[in-house]
Amino acid sequence: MFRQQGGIRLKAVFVGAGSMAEAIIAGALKSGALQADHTYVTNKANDARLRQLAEEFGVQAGYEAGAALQDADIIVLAMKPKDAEAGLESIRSFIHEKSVVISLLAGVSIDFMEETIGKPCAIIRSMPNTSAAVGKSATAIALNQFVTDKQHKSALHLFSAIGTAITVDEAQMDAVTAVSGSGPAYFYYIAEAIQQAGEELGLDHETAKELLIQTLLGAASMLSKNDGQAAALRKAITSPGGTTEAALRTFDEFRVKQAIAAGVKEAAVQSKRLGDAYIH
Ligand SMILES: NC(=O)C1=CN([C@@H]2O[C@H](COP(=O)(O)OP(=O)(O)OC[C@H]3O[C@@H](n4cnc5c(N)ncnc54)[C@H](O)[C@@H]3O)[C@@H](O)[C@H]2O)C=CC1
Ligand SMILES: O=C(O)[C@@H]1CCC=N1
Repeated sequence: MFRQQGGIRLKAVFVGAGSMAEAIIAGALKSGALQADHTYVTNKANDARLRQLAEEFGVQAGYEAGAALQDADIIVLAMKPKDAEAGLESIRSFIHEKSVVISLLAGVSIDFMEETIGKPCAIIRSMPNTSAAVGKSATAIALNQFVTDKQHKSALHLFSAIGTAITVDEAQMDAVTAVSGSGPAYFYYIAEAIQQAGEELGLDHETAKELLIQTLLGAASMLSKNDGQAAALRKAITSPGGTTEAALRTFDEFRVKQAIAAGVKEAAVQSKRLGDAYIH
């Protein structure tokens, strides 16, 4: 287990203290994947934010991260991709053969990280999503050649604390980013349209909202229970000549399905474009 590797509790340092770092810290402490007294958080310049995390979670936080980094089994990179180079340079001298760098950074390749660190080092590139804040992220991870089985298991355990976690080849990360990284936003977009239509049809804001949220939760549970059989579930609701058929016919006229698929593919293209900026 993550907590006990050879009887030693793993030490983690989060470099970056934004919403993603907070979601992972919250989930990992709750599940026991990490312990507060073995978790250190640092950021670029917001001392109040560090104090807030220290108070809320009991973690160590500050700008004297050297000793914690030196000692760390896990270094989580949690800054924005534009700050990747500075972040990697700040940890480079503390990395040793037993540490693993876990990156949350969208689009930043393992190659880029290896070259910036400049020495053999275990690196795990991940793509969580914002549902991590409620323990429901769908996270994918990709490993470099130096990651040991133990480190791989530890990373899966860590990300399981904020939802589900799977391992993919790094080549699939653009597709993963398009599907599950950006994915929550697509459902919010559809939710906005339904909310608006409900209100235009005469429902008050609260009523439309409650019906919408429960409908989304129910549909997600049904999809999960029925092994992702979206088409079969849709057909089961669509009576001939009925209301659902009328709605779907209208969606088809607007080519909504094709539009969504094209958008998801464009997200993958953009992920690759952003990644290309992080090639030496
Ligand atoms: N928001 C999302 O949907 C997803 C975000 N991600 C990734 O998670 C990462 C973090 O995102 P957020 O938490 O939303 O960011 P954020 O902007 O809330 O937080 C970034 C943190 O990094 C710190 N920072 C910046 N440069 C630093 C440096 N050189 N050294 C130490 N700390 C530094 C900042 O002070 C701040 O605490 C991003 O790289 C993003 O690509 C990944 C999947 C989904
Ligand atoms: O939109 C973005 O670039 C990031 C990556 C995945 C979710 N948000």
